[in-house]
Amino acid sequence: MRVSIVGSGYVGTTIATAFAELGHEVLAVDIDQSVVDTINRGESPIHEPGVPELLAKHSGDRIQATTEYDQILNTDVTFLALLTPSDENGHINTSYIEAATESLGDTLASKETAHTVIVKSTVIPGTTEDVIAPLLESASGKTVGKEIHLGMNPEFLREGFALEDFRNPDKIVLGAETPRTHDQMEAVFTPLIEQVDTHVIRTGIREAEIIKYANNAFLATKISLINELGNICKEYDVDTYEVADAIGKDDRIGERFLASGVGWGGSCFPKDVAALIAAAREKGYDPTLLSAAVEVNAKQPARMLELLASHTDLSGKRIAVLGLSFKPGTDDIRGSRAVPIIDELLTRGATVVGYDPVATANMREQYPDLSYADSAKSALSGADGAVVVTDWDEFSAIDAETFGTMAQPIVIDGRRIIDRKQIESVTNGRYEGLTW
Ligand SMILES: NC(=O)c1ccc[n+]([C@@H]2O[C@H](COP(=O)([O-])OP(=O)(O)OC[C@H]3O[C@@H](n4cnc5c(N)ncnc54)[C@H](O)[C@@H]3O)[C@@H](O)[C@H]2O)c1
Ligand SMILES: O=c1ccn([C@@H]2O[C@H](COP(=O)(O)OP(=O)(O)O[C@H]3O[C@H](CO)[C@@H](O)[C@H](O)[C@H]3O)[C@@H](O)[C@H]2O)c(=O)[nH]1
Repeated sequence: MRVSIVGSGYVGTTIATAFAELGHEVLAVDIDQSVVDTINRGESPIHEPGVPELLAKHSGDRIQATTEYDQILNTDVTFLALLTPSDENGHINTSYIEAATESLGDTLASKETAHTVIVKSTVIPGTTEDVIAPLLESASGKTVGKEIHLGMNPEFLREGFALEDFRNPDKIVLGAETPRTHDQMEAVFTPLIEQVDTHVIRTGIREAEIIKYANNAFLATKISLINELGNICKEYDVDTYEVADAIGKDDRIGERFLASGVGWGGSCFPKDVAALIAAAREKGYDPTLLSAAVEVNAKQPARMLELLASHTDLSGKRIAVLGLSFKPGTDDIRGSRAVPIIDELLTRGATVVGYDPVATANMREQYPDLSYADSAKSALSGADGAVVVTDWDEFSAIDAETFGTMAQPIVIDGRRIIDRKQIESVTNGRYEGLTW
């Protein structure tokens, strides 16, 4: 099948490589010439395990990238994988997907055969039918339901595991209003469905739109709940991870997403929970629990610095921030918990030295004046305290000798990645876990 994907960011590039691997001819369309050139050179515009190898394999053959929308005319189905960021009030900003939809509609005006358009971006219920459909119709002069088949297929991949998640999905959600559009959408996934055991869920467009938000809201709230329980456990000197291990054995709770600590970030949870809250309020419903989940999450970085401040005054001190990305396996710093941590450290007059295996360049763009170390070892050397913000594996290998090079070996671990016992000889009771 000939598949075009508009938007070659994290989602667009990942699904482009995955669809090519499934045997489809893929056209990646992006307005950013450098993204297009990178893909056409067989290199990856994103940091994502496995994606560079697949681009090297398929680029110039099954994957072509372009800035020219006209080339979409040679494809049968188009995915819209544009960013839908938050505006200042938490609502989604649909301007990028609207601009792309208009360009797509202009292009489809000269298409002689029917075309299927699938919204991949995360959008609030009603966006596909009330915003995208009318734009497509006015720009193309065609009718949705006749010459244009419109569906919504939310994406559930996690950064750092994007290809793995694509290949082993818990579910594939196909939102459409006619069996014919459902069939056309499913046809794109048939080579995958034949390979794996998954749930293919046929539903309506609005249902598909909100399933995505419900999924993320549930997971973010689950983490906030374990963090709240963790804060209580800490007051009783109880290790929340032992508690999580036990409660996770209850199938109704489940073992995943119970890692407590400094909280959730990323390009999705913060903006998606904010968008759902904003949309609900617009409908006159005030979502108490979701607002509380956000509040608990916002407080965890401050709790971490309170723990640090209980061991040392922060003003004028050199503090190592270990981990800058929002989670391991990615260079993405969007919504990273490192950001409020750094802001608060600077407000309290500390000197910050940051280290991350891959995200330093991105953080440097946001904080050009911070000091950045090229290893955890050099970040720790001479530091008066360290906070561990991201659970990169390499942090678990930092030994007592390295922590011993700190001016004051005080370690506050926000991810339970450091082995307390292993570094006890130098920290001498000044290792603290956020929830253990
Ligand atoms: N990042 C994730 O892990 C993830 C997972 C699931 C769902 N989502 C959702 O998928 C959508 C895309 O997210 P992302 O992280 O891939 O975004 P992104 O910001 O990484 O990529 C968006 C791309 O769209 C391009 N673009 C912007 N305007 C364009 C236009 N008019 N025409 C063509 N290209 C244009 C940009 O240059 C960029 O390359 C969002 O709605 C997001 O919420 C993201
Ligand atoms: O037990 C846990 C699990 C995660 N996190 C944090 O939660 C955030 C999000 O982690 P994760 O879900 O692994 O990463 P994302 O790539 O943001 O993926 C989420 O957001 C995507 C975009 O919508 C969805 O597609 C995925 O299904 C959803 O997991 C990160 O800051 C993690 O550190 C925890 O604190 N504890």
